Amino acid sequence: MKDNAAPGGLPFMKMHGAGNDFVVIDLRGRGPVTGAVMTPGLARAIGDRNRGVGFDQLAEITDADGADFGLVFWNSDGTQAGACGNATRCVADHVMRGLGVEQVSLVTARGGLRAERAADGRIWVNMGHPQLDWASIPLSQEVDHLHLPLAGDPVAVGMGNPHCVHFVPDAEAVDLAILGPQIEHAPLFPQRTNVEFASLISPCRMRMRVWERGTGITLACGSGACATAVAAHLRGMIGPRVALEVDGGELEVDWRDDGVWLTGPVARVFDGVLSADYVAAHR
Ligand SMILES: N[C@@H](CCC[C@H](N)C(=O)O)C(=O)O
Repeated sequence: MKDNAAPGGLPFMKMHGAGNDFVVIDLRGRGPVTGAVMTPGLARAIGDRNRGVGFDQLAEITDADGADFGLVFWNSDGTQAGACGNATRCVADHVMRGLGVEQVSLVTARGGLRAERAADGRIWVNMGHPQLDWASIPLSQEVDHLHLPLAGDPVAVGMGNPHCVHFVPDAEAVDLAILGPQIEHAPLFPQRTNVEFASLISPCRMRMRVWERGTGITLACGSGACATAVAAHLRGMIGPRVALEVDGGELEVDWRDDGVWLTGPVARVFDGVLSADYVAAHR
């Protein structure tokens, strides 16, 4: 493990997509299996906004067989996430710039994905098909995922990670800090869940707020935006394409035949190096 850290420390980039912020560690060149250097303890330490760098998710870029790169995601509580749409968009931008291309293929825990740069500079990622059967979301028992037996009649959707989407008249009025952790840990979700509250503004625009599993309240969530769009479409509230107003900006989702496409802004904020001592102390 120690061999993977640069002798002088571990370089990283700080990026964000609509305010969903990430520490990104580029480990390409080390091979697909030996690429990951993170441990739950080190992820928690880096994620600490006072004693570390702070992030909503940490993304490790690895080599991948049959794709341009691989991605591993960590939450700030030290758990891993199977999907992260906004980090995927940020990393795709970084990799495309480095390779001098306008589209890339990648592999995550949920399989192969594709990303591309739009003419306006935003980054689209195809997040794949949503998981709509109870076992693969996953739920702990066979129930109608479109009408969960929970307060508020929410919808469960998997996007490589679980989401519990609530439609409410006014998302601003929801006490996310109280409801988020209660729903995240509801027994119906054996792997816990991300939690969204969304209100309809028009048939092609929604307001969404999110409590992320393993992180808490965040300014945006790409997979959450996808899950909300899928849930709203299946409930007959919107068409297949929708803009979502989130606390940190705007995301757009388009559910096409080949998967759920997500786009929005990305930014590289600064580059830094974690000292070798800090890394060694928290592994
Ligand atoms: N910010 C992400 C999703 C984060 C993953 C989540 N906390 C989990 O544990 O599933 C996104 O943009 O999709």
